[in-house]
Amino acid sequence: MASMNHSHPRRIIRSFLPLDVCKELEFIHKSNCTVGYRPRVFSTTLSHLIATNCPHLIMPFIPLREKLKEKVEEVFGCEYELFVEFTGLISWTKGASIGWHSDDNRPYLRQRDFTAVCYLNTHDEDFRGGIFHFQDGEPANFVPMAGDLVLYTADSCNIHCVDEITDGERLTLTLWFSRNSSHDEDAKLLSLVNQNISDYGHTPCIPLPASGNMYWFPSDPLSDHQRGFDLCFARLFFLGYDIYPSQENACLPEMVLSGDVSDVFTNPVKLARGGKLFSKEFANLLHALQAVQFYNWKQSVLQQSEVTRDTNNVVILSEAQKEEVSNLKQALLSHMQLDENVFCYGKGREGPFDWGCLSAAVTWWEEYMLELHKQLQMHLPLWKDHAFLFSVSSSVTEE
Ligand SMILES: O=C(O)CCC(=O)C(=O)O
Ligand SMILES: [Fe+2]
Repeated sequence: MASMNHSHPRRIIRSFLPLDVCKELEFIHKSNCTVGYRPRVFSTTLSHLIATNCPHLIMPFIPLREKLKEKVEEVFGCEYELFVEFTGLISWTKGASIGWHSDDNRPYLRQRDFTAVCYLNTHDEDFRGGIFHFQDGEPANFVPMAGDLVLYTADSCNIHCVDEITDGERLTLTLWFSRNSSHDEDAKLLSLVNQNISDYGHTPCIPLPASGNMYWFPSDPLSDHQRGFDLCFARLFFLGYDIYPSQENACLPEMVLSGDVSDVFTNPVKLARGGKLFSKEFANLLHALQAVQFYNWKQSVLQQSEVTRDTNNVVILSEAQKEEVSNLKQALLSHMQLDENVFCYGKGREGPFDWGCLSAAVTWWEEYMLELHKQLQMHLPLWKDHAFLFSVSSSVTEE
């Protein structure tokens, strides 16, 4: 059994999370994250998922929060109740780092008692740099691999830092726990879900983009916020997709050139690639990004499976359509300053692109989202009764 270092209360557990769970969280992050709280950091909080009409996407987190809380209670022998103070996916890109600190080192962070960091991807495979260090005690260094968990007290017994990321995108699921019930995240999340559910007119499971500046990645956060790029476009472009404006958006390139990208964000779009057009219309850019990231997540499964790979919804772009795609892309690229370094490392490990698989992924995405939506509907009444988010086995809720 791993021993516990009492002067530096901490525990490292390798392979705590299954790899498929890491991949699922990566999908959620890469299709929903916003610009984070520090330069070159992106984050996906549960309240953000709820606010963008994706409350169902909090479902995969529920059993994980429970499992992590139990582990923290066990490792630190807690004989009092703990509350989750914060749950979020956090990714760091080239240039991000953090110096020596403890996690409760600000007056507004004093309520934090324990930290749990689950690493969702792997040093050297998905990113370079980003090694974790404790200032005193053992282990002094920790090289993250997907599935690993690090637990420590949030106080000055565990001063730590993280080396600068030199390549790629380093992704974690980070939770803080508090003994103070007034910092319980569940109560806030529940009230947000209630608010979201009572907002009529939103189609379930179709993401609603937040305001554009939440996706704006400044090239140099310290000087000039004008220069930078939009995260959602950037992810689509880096993955090799183009955007085809749907018919009513014919004047989009002019709007973009005049500095207004918000309509490209919130209006329907189609995806194009290599001279072909996928005829399914997505409600907005985030919707398209979710489908594309879902395809990336499930790609290897889809390639090996017997699912019907319908290619009827793929058409060759006419010369006029090609020009529309290219005009919009030119306008967007001149509006943005894309930083090639941000997402590229580790890219190219995906298999070859296949329209039939993308099409199958879109159908699967819909089923996946509807299933989570159903789960949420089943859990909500119980959550409201207990003012607490917990998982219930489906055999219980189906009775
Ligand atoms: O991602 C990590 O390894 C730790 C990050 C950290 O120290 C923090 O967010 O406070
Ligand atoms: Fe920290």
